[in-house]
Amino acid sequence: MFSTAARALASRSLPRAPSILPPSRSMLTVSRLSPSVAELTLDKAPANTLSLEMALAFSAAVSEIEADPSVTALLLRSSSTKIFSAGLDISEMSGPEPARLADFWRAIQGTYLSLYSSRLATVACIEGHAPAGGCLLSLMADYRIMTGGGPRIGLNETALGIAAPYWLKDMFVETVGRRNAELALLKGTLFTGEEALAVGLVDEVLPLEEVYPRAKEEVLKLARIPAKGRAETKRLLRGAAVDELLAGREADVAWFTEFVLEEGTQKGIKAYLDSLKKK
Ligand SMILES: CCCCC/C=C\C/C=C\CC/C=C/CC(=O)SCCNC(=O)CCNC(=O)[C@H](O)C(C)(C)COP(=O)(O)OP(=O)(O)OC[C@H]1O[C@@H](n2cnc3c(N)ncnc32)[C@H](O)[C@@H]1OP(=O)(O)O
Repeated sequence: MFSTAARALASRSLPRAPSILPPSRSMLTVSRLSPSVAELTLDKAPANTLSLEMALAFSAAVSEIEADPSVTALLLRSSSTKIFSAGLDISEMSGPEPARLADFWRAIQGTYLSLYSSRLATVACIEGHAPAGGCLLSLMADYRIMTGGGPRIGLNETALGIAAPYWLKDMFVETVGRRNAELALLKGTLFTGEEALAVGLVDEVLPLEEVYPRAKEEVLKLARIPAKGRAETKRLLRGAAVDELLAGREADVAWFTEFVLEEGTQKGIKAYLDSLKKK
């Protein structure tokens, strides 16, 4: 955890409108791999998309796991071996009610603030596709293990006619380096596991049947690293990025909502949603 003050600030900014449903836990499961290691499984068929409720449930689950002092590490995975997460739920952005759209973006920011700033050692087990917001979820982890061959990972926003928010772009740049990031972001590249490994977007690539066993092995190993030193090191590495979003959270909400509500953007979103449904 970064600091009590930063956490309090983060939670104060979370949506409080009465229209927001309480986080549903049916989209996620939390279990224990060992007394000190939790496993968080995304379980929202068909594509683990991040709707408002899913994003709130995700942050709430991470916060709950963090609140247990006996837990030192977390494995993030999907119940589907085909799709880790297909990213933001595009239907949230199609013909949206403006207040819900703003709450949706605050909740997406909240997923980032909860996991990227986590005191826990975190491993993402990426067995299936992880485009855009799916890549975001995996980038927040400390270590990524992905299936080779079929699934794709990356930030494809540009190819969809949109841009990744600055805090997601920054996390990507931090991970793959400036030049690799420019090349990939400007084209909206989705990488195979092998390509992702070559640019440093993932740390290991394995055949599907080996990904989860290896991810478990790694998270159990990371759980043994002294917790205090690791948490402070993460704060030193990531604190400034997290603080920047905390300070500019509402400006980021305004950027997102204005962009999404524009007529041209709405036409693009509807066409993309229809193309996904017609597949
Ligand atoms: C132009 C749209 C952008 C809108 C944003 C606008 C402005 C925002 C400004 C800044 C924010 C920038 C941040 C954006 C981050 C994002 O995450 S945007 C979302 C990007 N995600 C994608 O492009 C992935 C789309 N999905 C796929 O490519 C494929 O589904 C897949 C992951 C490769 C898996 O393929 P597969 O064949 O196995 O499955 P299906 O395609 O049949 O999907 C199953 C089912 O799920 C529905 N679905 C898939 N993805 C989404 C999604 N992101 N949102 C909503 N619904 C999704 C799909 O329609 C199928 O539904 P069904 O037909 O009813 O079964």
